[in-house]
Amino acid sequence: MRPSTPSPTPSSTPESARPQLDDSPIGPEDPDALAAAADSTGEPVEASKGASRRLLRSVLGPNIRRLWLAVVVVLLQQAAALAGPVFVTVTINRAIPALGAHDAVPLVVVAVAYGCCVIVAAVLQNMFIRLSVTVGQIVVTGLRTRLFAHIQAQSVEFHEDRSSGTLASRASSDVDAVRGLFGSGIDQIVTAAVSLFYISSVLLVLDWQLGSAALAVMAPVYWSMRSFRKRSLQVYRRRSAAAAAAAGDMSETFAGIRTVQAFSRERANDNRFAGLNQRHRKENRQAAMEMARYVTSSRLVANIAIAGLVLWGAHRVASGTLELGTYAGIVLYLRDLYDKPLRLGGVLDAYQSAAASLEKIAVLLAIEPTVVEPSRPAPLPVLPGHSVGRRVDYEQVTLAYRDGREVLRDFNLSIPAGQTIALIGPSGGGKSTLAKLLARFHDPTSGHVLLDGVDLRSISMADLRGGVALVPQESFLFSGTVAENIALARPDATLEEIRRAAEATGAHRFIATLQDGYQTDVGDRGGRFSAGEQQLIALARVFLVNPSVIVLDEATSVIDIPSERAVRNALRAVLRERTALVIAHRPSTIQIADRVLVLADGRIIEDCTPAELTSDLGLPAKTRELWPHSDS
Ligand SMILES: Nc1ncnc2c1ncn2[C@@H]1O[C@H](COP(=O)(O)OP(=O)(O)OP(=O)(O)O)[C@@H](O)[C@H]1O
Repeated sequence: MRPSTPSPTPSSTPESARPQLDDSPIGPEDPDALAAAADSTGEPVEASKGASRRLLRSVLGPNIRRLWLAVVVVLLQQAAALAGPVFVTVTINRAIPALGAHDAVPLVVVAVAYGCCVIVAAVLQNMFIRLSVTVGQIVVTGLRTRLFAHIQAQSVEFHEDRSSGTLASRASSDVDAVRGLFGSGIDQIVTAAVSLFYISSVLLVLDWQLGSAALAVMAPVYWSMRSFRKRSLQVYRRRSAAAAAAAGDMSETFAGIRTVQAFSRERANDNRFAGLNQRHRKENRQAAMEMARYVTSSRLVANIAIAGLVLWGAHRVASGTLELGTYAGIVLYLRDLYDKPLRLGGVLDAYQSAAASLEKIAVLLAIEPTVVEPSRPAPLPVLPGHSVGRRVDYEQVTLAYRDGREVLRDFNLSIPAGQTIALIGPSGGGKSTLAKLLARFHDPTSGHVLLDGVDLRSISMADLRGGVALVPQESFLFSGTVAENIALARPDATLEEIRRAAEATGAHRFIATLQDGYQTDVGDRGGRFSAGEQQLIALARVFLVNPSVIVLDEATSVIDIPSERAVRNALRAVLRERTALVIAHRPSTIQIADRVLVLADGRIIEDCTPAELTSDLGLPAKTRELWPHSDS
């Protein structure tokens, strides 16, 4: 099954929600706004060069031998390919005079040697291209796989702070930029470096005076290339950030298309996106300008140098201090000497772009998950007899999110095994926070959450996910069939087991009416089902896992009243003997609970039975005021 992008909710994508509400296009003179958009992953854009290099080295890993082989191949290939002017020199200086003396052997030797060099160069070039493309593919696949696994392994906190669009952009356009480098860039960088070395050596051997002068001209060309690299890296960083911002904005808009249309945000969104696009265009133009400046200035220097050297060489030939053939060879080499590094400018484009992207990937990969698997997991106590529920304790729990505000402070709560608790209270009181702590989506800043006396941080993730199941308010259906979605956590479940789970939660009723039953494709994010039907499938999913503790985070709020009543009995069956924390917004939902807790400002202000709550008797007026919803 393929996961699809979740709909953003204000709490889950706070960063990405911001541009949606901001009508003003980000203008070209608004670098801070861009930086904010670029930093929608929350990371600084610059990483140490070392981190990018280390990342590249580790992705190349076992393929380093292939890389060395490619270097050897390109060394030989360049030796063969660059031999041409030497043959011209030998032909003019030796073979032609020998032919004048009726000796054709030197010319034949030169012709055969040249032919061999051409063939060897072609074969080696083919080999080099294949090797570099293979290495490139390995790097790209390795990076993408690593990014996917890394982002997926991050804690919920990480995802709450970042837009899914920007994360997707890292794994797609940034990895593609790295691929661009390996596609053609590496080939040209290596050949340019190798040919530079060869030509310089041969020039010095042919004539040290002209050779040294030619090399001296390389200094300003090199300096111009260095300053281009420095300037363009900044531009490429900004360009990549602008691309990510535009991609993130587009993905978020489409993910929230219903809200966009319901609130007529199309025009405002068009303006905002046009601003982001404009910014991207501007950065692209800036990159092209840098490139143009570099190419024209360095070509000018090189061409003036070539003209001077050609004139000087001609003067020496005329004065008899340089052989004509040597002069011809040097002139031919001169063009290549400057041409290759100048062409490197074009490759630097790909190189800089890849370097900027690699930096961003390295920064993302350096983030450690905040919720980590214990190094030495503690086993959960074996459950006695047929019992399934486990005791839950919140002990002196304090939790502050990243903004530092404490949502819970020294919070204590004991839930005996098998008890169902309904948690109610005003918005922002901390109900979902308690649920997230129990599912270990977050760890407490201090204090402990215990399952049968064992701190959640000491329990292996496999035991924890098998023991505690959370059904969020909006359940997510992945592309695939209904059966596959129910069996999400137990792909080995038989169809009979899947059916029993659906029957237990009341999902079977509507699944049975579908033409393809359990084999029905759920469509994009389960879009062909109502929110309530999606939620019933999600409940069946949990039933199949058979956890000891179930957390329903307003999971029944989207189920319509008649079907909620219908599933209430089923829910009772699902929750029976299990420990359950049910966040409820409807009085009808709390009927299934043994105990009701009213939570406000991170504190329990009422601990009573459902009967006490609904009877209006015995409860302080304050509690009744805090109970905002009603079925009637
Ligand atoms: N990821 C987060 N980062 C920062 N603050 C958060 C985060 N999640 C929740 N909060 C804040 O913590 C407080 C408690 O939020 P929580 O979602 O637990 O409340 P709730 O009782 O479940 O509210 P509701 O009934 O509206 O869902 C709120 O003030 C909220 O803004």
